[in-house]
Amino acid sequence: MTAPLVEARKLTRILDGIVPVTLVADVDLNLGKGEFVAITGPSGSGKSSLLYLLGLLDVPTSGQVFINGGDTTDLDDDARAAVRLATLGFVFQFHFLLPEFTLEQNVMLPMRALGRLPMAQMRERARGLLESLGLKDHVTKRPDQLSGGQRQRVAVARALANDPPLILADEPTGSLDTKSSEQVFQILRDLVDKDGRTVVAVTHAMELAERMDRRIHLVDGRITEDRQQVLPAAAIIPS
Ligand SMILES: Nc1ncnc2c1ncn2[C@@H]1O[C@H](COP(=O)(O)OP(=O)(O)OP(=O)(O)O)[C@@H](O)[C@H]1O
Repeated sequence: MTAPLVEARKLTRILDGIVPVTLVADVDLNLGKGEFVAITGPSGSGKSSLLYLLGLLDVPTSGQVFINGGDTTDLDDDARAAVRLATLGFVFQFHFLLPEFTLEQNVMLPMRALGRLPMAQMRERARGLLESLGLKDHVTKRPDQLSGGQRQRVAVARALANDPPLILADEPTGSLDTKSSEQVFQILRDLVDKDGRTVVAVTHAMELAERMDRRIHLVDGRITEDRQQVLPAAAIIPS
């Protein structure tokens, strides 16, 4: 049997301090290929903390994260960064694009960090991604020349730069108007349905969470509900 794309075992993150704060407690979780997963829960329930642990942006106090069956527990910072670059794409609530760079230069950044393609191919791929996200006419613009929704689409293009199987998104529509929010949601939906990627998104927007295939609910850093809402496309066997 193939290993899940991501597996968390007894994942726990406690912040040290005079009064230690438990951000994530004893989380067991498997994420497979082609899943579209919402992480929901009240403010402060540990949703972002869990996402950062799954995305190797933070280190657990105890427990393990396996990516493609490989234990990441003992990896040093460089090795963790290498796994992140090749396997994961991140989209945050705020786009974090570099203002002095053009859109295509922003999208090329993760490719340059991975260093697998010659420059001309990086540029071609960046343009292709921007074009596929409806930004064909903007590739040489800078982020401040775009709307909020357009900037978030650039952030999605950047997350896809190295063709990762997994996209982790923290409130990806949280700062967008309704129309842009729906566009970004549809883009994420297509990444699952058309490309077979796995998308995990933290969201407060219940109307979006309800349209995702699986919902994981957190309270006080613990999973209180893990519910399949729709079978993932990859699990439907054609007749
Ligand atoms: N660096 C930190 N120092 C102190 N407390 C922190 C830190 N990071 C997170 N916390 C606390 O840990 C808890 C979990 O935070 P986290 O951001 O993961 O929750 P969340 O569910 O994503 O919240 P929100 O929905 O408000 O974004 C919160 O109570 C938060 O205040």
